[in-house]
Amino acid sequence: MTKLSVNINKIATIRNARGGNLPNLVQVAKDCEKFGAQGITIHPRPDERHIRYQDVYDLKKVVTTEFNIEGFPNTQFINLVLENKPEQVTLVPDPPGVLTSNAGWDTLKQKDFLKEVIKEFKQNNIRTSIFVDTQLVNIENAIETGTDRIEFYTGPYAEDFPKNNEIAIAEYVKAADLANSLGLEINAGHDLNLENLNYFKNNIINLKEVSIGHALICDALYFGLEETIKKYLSCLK
Ligand SMILES: CC(=O)[C@@H](O)[C@H](O)COP(=O)(O)O
Ligand SMILES: NCC(=O)COP(=O)(O)O
Repeated sequence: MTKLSVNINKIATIRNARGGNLPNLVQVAKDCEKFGAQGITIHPRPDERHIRYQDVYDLKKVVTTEFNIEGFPNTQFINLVLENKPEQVTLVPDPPGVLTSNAGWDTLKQKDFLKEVIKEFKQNNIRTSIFVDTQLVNIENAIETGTDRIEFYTGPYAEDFPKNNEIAIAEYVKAADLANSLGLEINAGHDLNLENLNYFKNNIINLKEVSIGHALICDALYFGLEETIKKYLSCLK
């Protein structure tokens, strides 16, 4: 089974546009769960342009499915995660101010840093996942960081999919085969949508979870949140 974790960053973006509490992020998280989402993902960034640090504490009190916090592991982020103890932390190598996540870790160069951070999260019983591209060297070195999972950065897949789906998926299949053979569990995310999700799921063996935000929230404008979540869940069957 592949779980759907709904990334609610965009809900916070809309809320922050007016300074009030509309839409109510906590209520949306609860509704995503009610409509069938199997997880809630957030990505607090240092500029708090969407998810604010306080949101993490507020969401922790209500999320009953899998809570996944993504971000660059600076001291503030590490403390935030340790104080909130989500089921999963996803480490992303984003420099501050980046528009959106656009690359995975260089797991060879950053191995010692990742090892240290991952050890601390695992000592606190928090499952770890690290954001990676499909280069085999990054998968080979991911296992040595001690991480439980990798999350494939699917931006390149989403970009190539409309041109040629077989070419788009090819490197992900090779990387997934290697990850599976090493015992690394696999998540995926970034720019997955109703067109490209089912093909990704069908071609990647043992895909544990996808986290989807941008396209899903855009689709909800047309279909409504409940119907949209059902559509994404049916792509994962
Ligand atoms: C880690 C990742 O893939 C990102 O998709 C991220 O969570 C999205 O962040 P923004 O919503 O800030 O673009
Ligand atoms: N980890 C990826 C994520 O949470 C959502 O990415 P996107 O669907 O907003 O591109």
